Amino acid sequence: MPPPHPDAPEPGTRLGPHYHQCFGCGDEVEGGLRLHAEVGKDSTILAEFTVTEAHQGAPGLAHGGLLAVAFDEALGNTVGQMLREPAVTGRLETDFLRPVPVGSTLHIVGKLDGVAGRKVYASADGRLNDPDGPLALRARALFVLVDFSHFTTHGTADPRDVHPDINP
Ligand SMILES: CCCCCCCC/C=C\CCCCCCCC(=O)SCCNC(=O)CCNC(=O)[C@H](O)C(C)(C)COP(=O)(O)OP(=O)(O)OC[C@H]1O[C@@H](n2cnc3c(N)ncnc32)[C@H](O)[C@@H]1OP(=O)(O)O
Repeated sequence: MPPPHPDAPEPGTRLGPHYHQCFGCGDEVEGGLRLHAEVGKDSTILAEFTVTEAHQGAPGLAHGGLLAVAFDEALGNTVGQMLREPAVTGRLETDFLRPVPVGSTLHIVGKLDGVAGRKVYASADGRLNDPDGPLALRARALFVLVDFSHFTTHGTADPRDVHPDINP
């Protein structure tokens, strides 16, 4: 495990959206998850996602795919903030351990597990309604470090859209 980047934000730093139209964290997306995150101790990222009626799969319960989005976002944030390099999800594995009801808040803790070349391994736990609440989800991911040109070549991004002022 490499140490966090010297410019990685300090514990307690609240993290704004990395992109205002991001479905996971953006504040301009109707029905988006609007995931709120801050830096925790020991190079973790703490994220909170409150499940609304817009996020249902079965009546009164969160859709599993949307929960996976929350983990993708929290894990991507963990990798990006701690290493200060852009990365994309290569693989995301999610264990759904308990149903997540509408109105509940998922407390997600993301951490880096290792780096091998461009491959970055990260994992996260999600607990119900309290940082010490029952474990509802667990996810592991492989992110791949990319150049900013990934977003301008394959997407429509101006680089300033991809990594704007991430700590407003
Ligand atoms: C100053 C800067 C500060 C920055 C900080 C900013 C703060 C950030 C805050 C917030 C962050 C954002 C949070 C967002 C979160 C959401 C993220 C998403 O949802 S991303 C969208 C979904 N993912 C895609 O669209 C990828 C699509 N796939 C690709 O583009 C390519 O396949 C890519 C880039 C992943 C790999 O392609 P290749 O050609 O570049 O590289 P190859 O050689 O294929 O892979 C590299 C290594 O990775 C392994 N690898 C790749 N994919 C794998 C997989 N699926 N499973 C296992 N290994 C895989 C390969 O086997 C290889 O390993 P070997 O080096 O040979 O050991």
